[in-house]
Amino acid sequence: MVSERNLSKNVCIIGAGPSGLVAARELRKEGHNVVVFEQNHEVGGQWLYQPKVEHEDPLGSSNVLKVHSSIYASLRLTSPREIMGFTDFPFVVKKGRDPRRFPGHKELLLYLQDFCEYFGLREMIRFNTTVEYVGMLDYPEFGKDLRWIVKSKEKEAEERVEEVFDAVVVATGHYSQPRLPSIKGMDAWRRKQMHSHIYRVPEPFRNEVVVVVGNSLSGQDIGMELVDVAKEIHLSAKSLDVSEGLSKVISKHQNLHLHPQIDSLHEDGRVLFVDGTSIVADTIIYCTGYSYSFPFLDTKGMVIVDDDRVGPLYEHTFPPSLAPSLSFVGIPRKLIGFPFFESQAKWIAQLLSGKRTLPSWDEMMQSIKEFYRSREVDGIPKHNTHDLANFEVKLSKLLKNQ
Ligand SMILES: Cc1cc2nc3c(=O)[nH]c(=O)nc-3n(C[C@H](O)[C@H](O)[C@H](O)COP(=O)(O)OP(=O)(O)OC[C@H]3O[C@@H](n4cnc5c(N)ncnc54)[C@H](O)[C@@H]3O)c2cc1C
Repeated sequence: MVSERNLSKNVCIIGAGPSGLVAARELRKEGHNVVVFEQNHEVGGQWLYQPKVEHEDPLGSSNVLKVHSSIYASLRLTSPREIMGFTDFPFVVKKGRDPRRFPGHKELLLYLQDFCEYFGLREMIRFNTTVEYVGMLDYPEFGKDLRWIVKSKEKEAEERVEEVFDAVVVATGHYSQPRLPSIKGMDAWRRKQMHSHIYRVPEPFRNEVVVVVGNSLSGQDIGMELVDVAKEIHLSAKSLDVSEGLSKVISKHQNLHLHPQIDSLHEDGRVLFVDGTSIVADTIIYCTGYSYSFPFLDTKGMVIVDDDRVGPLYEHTFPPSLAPSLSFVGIPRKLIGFPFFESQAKWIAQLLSGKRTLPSWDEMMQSIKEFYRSREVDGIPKHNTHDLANFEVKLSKLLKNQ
């Protein structure tokens, strides 16, 4: 018989954003001892708006980011509040707060803070503490439980603290490390270039000629709000076949222009597009997305990031060779997030307590290979491996069947 003691694990969760918070709640509910490390002074992750970015590396090329959040001041949720909240803690309208169905970003931060207070999660969180290293205590040996060394540093402390945990849950998000295109002349271009990671408000671009690269949600949002302050906005998109909404906005504003991709940048400030047209710009804002990055994680090559594919990961959650003691919450992109994070958290908690079991290593690897193959057949590039829009997520089915 397995003793009570064995069922409860010492678990380190990295990150107190939506994924880390729900993981903390589920793991504690299951009887585990949990410590959450959060580099910021407050919970919320991306939703903790950080207005001060002036000392940031504008292209975010360095691996060391000071600002985690990429949220800009005007951002409103793209999904309605009814489908955003955790399953047992709905994101309802509260008196005196933003009542909109697609509220502003601050409302989601308040919701996460309410969640935290309601379930008493703060006592588990070590704020202002960055995890700098996670590595295996012993290389995985058959029949031996894997444990993890976690090295962290509190902001004001001089020394790093080293601790050992039975399991590590990585919940560090993936909208902070800018992904940049490679454009001829980019290094030599002397005017302002920045990634949308540090875009906050339109005012600094008053009377400028701005090129916005990328036609994603942020590219469109930023382009549209610059219309009222910038002299000209040139939106450069992979395809000129844009949404009806954007076409309407372009036709209404004489200073908003649509272009194909950039061919090259020139020292005199010229931006040449692939159709041969060019303009002279003051600033280029790259709204070109983000890369997965786990600078603290040393798995001896058992989990790697290859062209934005984090893997191998069974159901985007467990690396088969290190499961269940290492797991990831929140890796999938473009799906209704919070309830999915919650299912992942429940699954991890129950696997660690031995209530559930995983398939064999061979079966998990087989499932991962089949998933990769099906994506290839559908023509989805490797860097979109974790984009689960329109893809049937099997996790809830998996949980029900076990
Ligand atoms: C512009 C923008 C708009 C978005 N709009 C929506 C939307 O409308 N709807 C939606 O569902 N999602 C949206 N998202 C996605 C958003 O990222 C998720 O909603 C959610 O925040 C992901 O939660 P998470 O906890 O996985 O990651 P995050 O929210 O990124 O939280 C990760 C946490 O980990 C901490 N951390 C990171 N590294 C370390 C470390 N080494 N040590 C200690 N702590 C660390 C960070 O400080 C942070 O608090 C948007 C994202 C962006 C950038």
